[in-house]
Amino acid sequence: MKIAIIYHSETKNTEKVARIVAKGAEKVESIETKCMSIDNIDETFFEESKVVFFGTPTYGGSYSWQMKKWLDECKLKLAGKVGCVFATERYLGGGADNAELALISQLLVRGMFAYSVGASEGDPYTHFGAVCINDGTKEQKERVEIFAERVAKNAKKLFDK
Ligand SMILES: Cc1cc2nc3c(=O)[nH]c(=O)nc-3n(C[C@H](O)[C@H](O)[C@H](O)COP(=O)(O)O)c2cc1C
Repeated sequence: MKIAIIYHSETKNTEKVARIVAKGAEKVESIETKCMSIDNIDETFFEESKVVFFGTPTYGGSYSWQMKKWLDECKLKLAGKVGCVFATERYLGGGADNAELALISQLLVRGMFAYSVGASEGDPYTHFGAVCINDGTKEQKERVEIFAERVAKNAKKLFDK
């Protein structure tokens, strides 16, 4: 099962977190991932993906305008896929949670099934998605990996019948 990881990143924090998402998801057997910057999308891989992670830096307490522009102009079919999010921020309380919720709103509008595992599997809780300050402390990186692994495991249950 394929999982696409799409991110916007200017100074590589979000890109580095995207690679941790890939590592976590690939812990689940038969999961294939691809990290793609919004500037360089493999459309075939995207179309074949059941799950799409979207990663964004926090800009002004929301998601980046570049990610918004990409989504607004995106002609790819998002509907019917599971959509998950992660965000980086510079400061604790810098608005990454809000960036994730705003991003999730857009995914819902496009007909995606928004998913975050949430608190359903205990600690670590990922209420709206994974969050890292810059490219993440050791603990934050571990949480990203667990988040992605849990998403992949549950998506497999959903799609691999
Ligand atoms: C225009 C702009 C606005 C930003 N606004 C916030 C903010 O509201 N809160 C915050 O914590 N960090 C803010 N930052 C910092 C970035 O979210 C943070 O450095 C992020 O990890 C950058 O991701 P990147 O390296 O993938 O580009 C802002 C950065 C820029 C360039």
